[in-house]
Amino acid sequence: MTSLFQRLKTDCADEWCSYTHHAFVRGMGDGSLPEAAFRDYLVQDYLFLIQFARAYALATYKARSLSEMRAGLDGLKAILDVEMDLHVRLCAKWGLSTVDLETTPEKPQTIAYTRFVLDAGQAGDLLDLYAALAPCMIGYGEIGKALQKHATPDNPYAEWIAEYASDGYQEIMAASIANLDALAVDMLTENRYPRLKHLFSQATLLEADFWQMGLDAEQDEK
Ligand SMILES: Cc1ncc(C[n+]2csc(CCO)c2C)c(N)n1
Repeated sequence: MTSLFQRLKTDCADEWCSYTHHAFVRGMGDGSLPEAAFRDYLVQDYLFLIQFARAYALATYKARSLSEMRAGLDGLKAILDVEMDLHVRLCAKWGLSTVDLETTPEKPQTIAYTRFVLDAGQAGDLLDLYAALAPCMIGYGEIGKALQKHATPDNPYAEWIAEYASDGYQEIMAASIANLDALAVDMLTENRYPRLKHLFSQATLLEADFWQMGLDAEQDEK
């Protein structure tokens, strides 16, 4: 059986490309991304991660078995216990304090993306939720790996790139693909596919909008 993830990615190839090859991503790769754009992205990503933790709490709630509950809980703990600390430390290196992070409001693109994913899970079941979460978990691994091939050590975004290209994150990415594909074996019927494709495509476009938000913020500062 073909992988559900591969099928979604193939069927949403244009959207996937607009996300993984966005100008923001290319700018990180060659180091030309304006620092103000990256700072704006970092703050919004902190707010994004809080909502993504809620999405994994929802996956735990929507689980049908203890093993599915544990998978949801692992995602929640990965964000709360690991990802958040890493993120706050990276923000500090870029001059962003916890006060900055906690007092900045969510931008419309952050709200649009995170609430879309939460609604996909609330209105649907576990497969709907993981289809909406897949672009986020898998796309960053692909982007990290692709950028690392050409990044030089003096690239200002080297730490971000190294994080997502790391063996640790590549394992999380592989586990996300395996989790989605395993759920599909159990839950996917052909009549469900159009809805899953819609969720995946929409989440992918909202990722591209999230990058664009960073670029636009830099323009607004001028
Ligand atoms: C806009 C945006 N999309 C995807 C990720 C990647 N990501 C989302 S949740 C998570 C934690 C996994 O343990 C990671 C790495 C991000 N940070 N920001």
